[in-house]
Amino acid sequence: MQKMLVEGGHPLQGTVRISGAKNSAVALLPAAILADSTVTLEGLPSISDVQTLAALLEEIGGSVEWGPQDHAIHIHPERMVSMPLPNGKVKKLRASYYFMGAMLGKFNQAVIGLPGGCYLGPRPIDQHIKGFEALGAEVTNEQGAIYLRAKELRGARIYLDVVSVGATINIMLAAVKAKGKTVIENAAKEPEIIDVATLLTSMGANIKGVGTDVIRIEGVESLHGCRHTIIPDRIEAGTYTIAAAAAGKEVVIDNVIPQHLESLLAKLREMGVMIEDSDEQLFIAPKKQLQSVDIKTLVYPGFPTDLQQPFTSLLTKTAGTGVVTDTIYSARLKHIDELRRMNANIKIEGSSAIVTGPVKLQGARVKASDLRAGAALVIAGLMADGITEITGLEHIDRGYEDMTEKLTSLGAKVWREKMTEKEIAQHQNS
Ligand SMILES: CC(=O)N[C@H]1[C@@H](OP(=O)(O)OP(=O)(O)OC[C@H]2O[C@@H](n3ccc(=O)[nH]c3=O)[C@H](O)[C@@H]2O)O[C@H](CO)[C@@H](O)[C@@H]1O
Ligand SMILES: C=C(OP(=O)(O)O)C(=O)O
Repeated sequence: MQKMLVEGGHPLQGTVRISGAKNSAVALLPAAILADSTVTLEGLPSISDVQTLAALLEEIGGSVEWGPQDHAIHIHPERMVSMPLPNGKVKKLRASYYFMGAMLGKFNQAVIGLPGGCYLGPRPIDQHIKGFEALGAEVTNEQGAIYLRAKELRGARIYLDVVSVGATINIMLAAVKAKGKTVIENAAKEPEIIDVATLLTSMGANIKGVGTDVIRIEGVESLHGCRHTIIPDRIEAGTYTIAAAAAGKEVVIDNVIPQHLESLLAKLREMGVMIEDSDEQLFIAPKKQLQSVDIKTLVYPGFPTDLQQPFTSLLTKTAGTGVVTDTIYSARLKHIDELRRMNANIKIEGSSAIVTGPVKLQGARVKASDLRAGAALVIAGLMADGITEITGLEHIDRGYEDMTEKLTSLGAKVWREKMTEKEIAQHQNS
């Protein structure tokens, strides 16, 4: 087990290239199950979530080949079968829930353990199940695994009670080969949903309205293989943009779609960060003293919940009081105690964090409880006096490709070390 060490006070400068989007990749891999010939995905991020999903595709009989170019995978689905995946790897990540929609869509049946992923408070999947049932599946929960069975899937009109990324994609996966027309109302509009629909359309699916809150799908008999290039990761791009505002001189974020980050960029400009954008790049140059702002997370195109934790770290150095409210995951506050350990002045009132600054953060031993808490602590470490030691790197590795290398190339002093037995025990008991 490793820890990350961050020595603060080395300003970031240079260019960082953004990888493919985690939240697209984790849906595109299971979507390949629906094809009857090879699906090639290009631009996949090198993260553990992708490795886990590729291993799950092999568990159900698929064959997976990497390369020859970096970040490309060829998924051969011809020998896949509806193998039960009750536990094991499915618990390592959230997106294993996409095996439900994809396997139901392909085989009319699936047995999948309940998903893992970041613990952000309760993360129910009732809307996914409501969608599968509307399409004609019988869904039962037996000893922690979801059993899905259908004689045949038939298109239906499904209104999502909660705008959900996962449910929207999962219902699309189950519906693309169902008989007749499916309408998903109150659908989520995140760019990753559009990316998944683009892949499915290249496979021969008939999907209209993605990117709006009503998606219409006309079921087709079969789906074929294709080649697809994934979109850049807006959350990784947002994380480095926030890091640049927190600890940068002049940083270029390369391979980004600036329109995907409008809510973040607007807030950073309000704080006094100078940002220029072009087709695929952002240029960030922060002022010496930034002003606090309030943020409220909302579904896309609102401020993303996945950037709330990194943004909270930035607020510790801004002048005034900033209120952070997460309306998607009201309990996504586990980074706060760790930031306090580093001298941050943050109060929690209800589901809001009230951050008063500017304070000089101090390096400390901290624990990443989840993926974006990890990113928040790395950003805090870049701003802090002294060395910050971060444990819980398995969370960071789920979603950030080569974070240590990317930050080092920007001039940060960041490295990994093997943890001692004593440190592992302390980490596990904390
Ligand atoms: C793998 C992946 O893409 N993960 C992202 C996805 O997670 P995920 O797909 O799990 O998030 P959802 O969009 O589904 O969740 C949004 C809200 O709806 C609630 N809800 C969701 C489904 C459901 O059946 N019932 C229900 O009540 C959730 O508790 C949450 O409050 O979107 C989240 C919100 O942008 C992001 O933080 C995650 O990074
Ligand atoms: C919450 C996240 O991931 P997951 O849904 O995969 O747990 C995230 O990417 O911030």
